[in-house]
Amino acid sequence: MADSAQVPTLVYLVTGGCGFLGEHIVRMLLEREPRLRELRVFDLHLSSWLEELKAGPVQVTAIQGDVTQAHEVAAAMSGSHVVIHTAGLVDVFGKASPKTIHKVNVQGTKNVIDACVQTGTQYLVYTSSMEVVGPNIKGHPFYRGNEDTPYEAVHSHPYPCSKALAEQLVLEANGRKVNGGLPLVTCALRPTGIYGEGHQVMRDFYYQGLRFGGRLFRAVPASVEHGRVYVGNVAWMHILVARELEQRAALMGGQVYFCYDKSPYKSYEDFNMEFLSPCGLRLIGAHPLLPYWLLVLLATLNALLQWLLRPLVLYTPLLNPYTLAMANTTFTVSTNKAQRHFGYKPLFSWEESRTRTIQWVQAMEGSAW
Ligand SMILES: NC(=O)C1=CN([C@@H]2O[C@H](COP(=O)(O)OP(=O)(O)OC[C@H]3O[C@@H](n4cnc5c(N)ncnc54)[C@H](O)[C@@H]3O)[C@@H](O)[C@H]2O)C=CC1
Ligand SMILES: CC(C)[C@@H](O)CC[C@@H](C)[C@H]1CC[C@H]2[C@@H]3[C@H](O)CC4=CC(=O)CC[C@]4(C)[C@H]3CC[C@]12C
Repeated sequence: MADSAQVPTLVYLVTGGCGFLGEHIVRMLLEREPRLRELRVFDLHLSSWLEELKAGPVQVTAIQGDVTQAHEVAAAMSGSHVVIHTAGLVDVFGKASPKTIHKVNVQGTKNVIDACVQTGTQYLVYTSSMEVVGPNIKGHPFYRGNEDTPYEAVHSHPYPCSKALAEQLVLEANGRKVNGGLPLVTCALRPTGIYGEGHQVMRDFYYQGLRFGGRLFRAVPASVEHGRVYVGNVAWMHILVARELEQRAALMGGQVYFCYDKSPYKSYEDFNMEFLSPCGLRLIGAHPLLPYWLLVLLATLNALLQWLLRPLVLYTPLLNPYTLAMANTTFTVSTNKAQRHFGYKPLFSWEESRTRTIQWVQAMEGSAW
């Protein structure tokens, strides 16, 4: 990309731009990328809030499309300088079939790579996931690990399998010649559990608590730490990578970076209470109220119910064998690779991230369920 100071010349494409993370990336690009001439927002489901963004100086082009359709991706990609690929099926609750998860997350990513090669788009930033690493099916903890920490990444669930395959495709594509003869420069970012305004799982916890009279019941020991990262800082890291990939292609090309900030290490449930307690909910129990074997039985019954009810209704509770295993396995990262490679520092402090998330939950109070 021409280092044209602050002259708006660049065209960015964001796939999944109407999603939880995608919306934050789209809005932050418009606020913080002065070189942006056009922002293309590609999504299967376009959101109404896009219309309000069209009033600004940057051309915002909403494109309804499907990443599993190569021709739609190529058409959206044509003429863009950078693609930030966040579109995906984020499903560990059994909402989509394994085949569909693979088709969207793996084939969709292949279509994005092929479109870069076909149209000459030179820079690809992929939203991968901590799940590419773990927790693995053996329940091995990953304690304050980094991008170089040895860990047996063994997956059986369709979602982590798809993210690992897609990330591999992206990293292997680094250096491929795109139309015009220049090399494709790729990079993969691995967020840990993202939280913040618009997080559907947090919304589900909140409404579950309301249904139980303001109470949530502990299922995970407080000692099990899960790394979390604020959505605004994840968005900021994507924007920084997209900006620095050209100048630092030799260093950053083909690399993976965990997304991190100063959010505290806590159990998944205790961390959620940082935002739900100020909104009137209580987490009952200093320890899990039920023995682990009983939780496993309940999770298994939920999975059986989901299977039995599937012809009639989609039953997708928070508790299933995979989510229980995930929540009960420590996974935290401690790294500064992003800072060393491209000067990343969190844009939002923990206090700001917490306040913004609490305000979002509070705004849900009284809103339609
Ligand atoms: N939510 C989290 O805690 C984490 C998410 N990630 C990754 O971040 C990315 C974004 O995740 P979220 O924003 O949480 O999910 P989301 O479900 O809110 O957003 C995904 C977006 O992709 C779109 N999409 C789905 N299938 C599509 C298709 N076939 N064609 C075009 N668009 C399609 C959806 O309509 C949605 O707008 C995903 O790749 C996910 O794997 C990584 C780590 C943690
Ligand atoms: C019901 C209880 C056992 C409760 O504690 C279950 C929590 C469970 C829903 C979450 C625990 C860990 C979460 C996952 C983790 O943050 C890593 C993820 C990375 C992604 O790329 C997508 C989301 C997720 C799989 C995330 C999903 C929700 C949990 C399983």
